[in-house]
Amino acid sequence: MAEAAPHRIAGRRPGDAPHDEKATDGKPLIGVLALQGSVEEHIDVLHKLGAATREIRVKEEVAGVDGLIFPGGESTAMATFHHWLIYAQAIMTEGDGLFPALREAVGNGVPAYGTCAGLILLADDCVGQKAGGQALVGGLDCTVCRNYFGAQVSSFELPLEGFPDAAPAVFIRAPAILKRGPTCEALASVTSAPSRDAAPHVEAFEPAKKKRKGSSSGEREVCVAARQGHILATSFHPELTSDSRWHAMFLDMVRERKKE
Ligand SMILES: NC(=O)CC[C@H](N)C(=O)O
Repeated sequence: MAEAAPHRIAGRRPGDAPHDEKATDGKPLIGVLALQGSVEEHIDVLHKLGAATREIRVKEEVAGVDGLIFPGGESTAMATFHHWLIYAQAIMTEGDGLFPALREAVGNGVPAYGTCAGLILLADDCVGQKAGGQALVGGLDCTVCRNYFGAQVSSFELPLEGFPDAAPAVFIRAPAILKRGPTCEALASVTSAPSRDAAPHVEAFEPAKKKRKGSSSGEREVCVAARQGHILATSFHPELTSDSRWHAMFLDMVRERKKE
């Protein structure tokens, strides 16, 4: 089996000295959860928009960041893999304190932006979890459905509804937001039929009468981007496109909080 690229996987142990991030020169310092997934792509966009970044793999690295990015990738892997692969210990992310530290930061109002798997991690509730359940960070008052749009082969680009002039958004085994709490605001949606696996979950949340009129295939309009105060999340991956407006929105949230 080919070795995974080192930047995709944690390479240090708890207690190692934190990354030497370059002098931030007054730039906001954004922590990017760097266990797996589209880590570099997020870092590139953030640098283009004038932010400094710190890769986060252990709990010590969470302290002192101005914002947090939860990248797309595989939420179940992020919640469990890194200890098995790197430290060869049967300790979960939960057990080493990384997820509790992230939970505390988000709970204390540190702005957070999650894409795809990152949306799943930031959701308070998730249906279609892997067998046995999976750890979430939470904070966003919503229920997401994992793999709403189906398997990897069902990955696609689609224009967003409700978000002006948006470039087509990239969906890769993406979740959808089935239910939102009163302060969780929908920012964009798409119209699509749920995957076969997702359909039973969807029926439970959205009775058949909510199906889009005239649709024979069970198409529905589903929420794919939401914001609740300091938390922003999208089902899709702007970090894989040239549309940096979502990251710009997130950095505005970060700068607002820094002013407080
Ligand atoms: N592109 C993605 O981030 C896919 C998310 C993946 N389906 C998960 O459950 O984590």
